[in-house]
Amino acid sequence: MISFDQAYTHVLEHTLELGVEVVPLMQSLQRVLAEDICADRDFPPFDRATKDGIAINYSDHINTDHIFQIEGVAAAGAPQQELRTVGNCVEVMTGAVVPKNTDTVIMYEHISITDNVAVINEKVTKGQNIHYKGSDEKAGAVLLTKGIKITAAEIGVMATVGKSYVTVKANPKITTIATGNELVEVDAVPLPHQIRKSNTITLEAALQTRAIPTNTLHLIDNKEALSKSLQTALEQNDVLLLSGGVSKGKFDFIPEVMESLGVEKVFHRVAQRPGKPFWFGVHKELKTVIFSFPGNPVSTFANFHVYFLPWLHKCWNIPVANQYIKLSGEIHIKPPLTRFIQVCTKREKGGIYAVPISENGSGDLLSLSKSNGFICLQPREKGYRSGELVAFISTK
Ligand SMILES: Nc1nc2c(c(=O)[nH]1)N[C@H]1C(S)=C(S)[C@@H](COP(=O)(O)OP(=O)(O)OC[C@H]3O[C@@H](n4cnc5c(N)ncnc54)[C@H](O)[C@@H]3O)O[C@H]1N2
Ligand code: MOO
Ligand SMILES: [Mg+2]
Repeated sequence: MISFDQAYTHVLEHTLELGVEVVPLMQSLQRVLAEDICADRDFPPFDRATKDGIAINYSDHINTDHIFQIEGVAAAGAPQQELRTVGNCVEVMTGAVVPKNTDTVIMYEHISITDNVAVINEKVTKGQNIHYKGSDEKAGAVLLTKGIKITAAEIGVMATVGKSYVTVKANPKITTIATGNELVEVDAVPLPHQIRKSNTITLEAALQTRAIPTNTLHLIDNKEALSKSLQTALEQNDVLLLSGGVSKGKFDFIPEVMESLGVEKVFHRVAQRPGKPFWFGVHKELKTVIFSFPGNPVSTFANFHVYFLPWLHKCWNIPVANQYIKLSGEIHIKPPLTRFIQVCTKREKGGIYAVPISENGSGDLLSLSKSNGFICLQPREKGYRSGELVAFISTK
């Protein structure tokens, strides 16, 4: 059995070259940007009125006793207008191009209009209420740098520069595989000795949250059937995420079948709880990476977050965001197992605290909805103090 640190290092040593792909803008949400996005023009692209009101030439303001004949109306979406007569003004709407020969905008609330003549009632500053061309960014400036995660805000930035297609890091082809004779479909009524399969659905959901599509399979505990289906799955995927069949039981065939199919075992069993019987391997020829998680639901879920997500981030070349939060009480983690403890975080004056939730072991899948992550506690002789900083792995 190897330590958690060794297992983690091994997993990160077996990343895949995933390349890039071009997708329609909306499908780039939650993906990793693989190109720099530049301004296609100045931002804003013209001197833009920021208030509804009138546009004047400031020098006229001094000379005309604050009274301006209205010459026209400039709406947003109309080409730039021109102030033709010295001493006049143009009504201007927010988002419109500031008319030629004007340099100052006064909002309606600060003027009164009678018979097409505007009188200014407030102090005016030259250049007010104008969002100047290129004042946010100049054409050609890098607005988004490759390697970032695309969220709604970045979608907006790309939309405004006309990127209807975006280059993103490619997703791996993944199949999630549930194993076990006891498992039935979500819409089935289980017999007393059966359960509905939840692990692979949870994995699919966790992947979908990150905009990663998956296929899913259910395989029974039969060596021949496993062998046949896994051979195809190895050929057709970059990654297999399995759950179940890796412990000491009479029907835990996965390690044996994988090795018979030419998958090289990198390790089996890690000094950790939950998730100890984790089996990890690679098929070098087919370039498939296999995460075979122990079947207990909390084990599958913990190992997905602890190992698979950092592995994926490394494939995409983006850093894993490690977060450290404070322990809310004392805990003693005796050697030799590293512990992943489900917690709920709470924000208090001194920072964010990890409060362990009440749960009933790694088979208690209901507990997963009561926590928002795991803290990772390495084994040590000395107890962990209340307030001590510990690594937090978010699951929500
Ligand atoms: N003699 C030993 N027994 C066990 C050990 C051990 O070290 N020695 N380790 C225990 C630990 S820790 C875990 S975790 C489990 C891992 O078991 P397997 O990976 O072999 O998984 P299964 O036996 O197939 O199932 C275990 C458990 O999980 C349920 N399960 C499986 N798949 C799903 C699914 N898709 N959705 C919901 N629940 C699932 C399954 O019904 C079992 O209850 O082994 C311990 N035993
Ligand atoms: O890994 Mo097991 O999850 O300790 O039950
Ligand atoms: Mg088992």
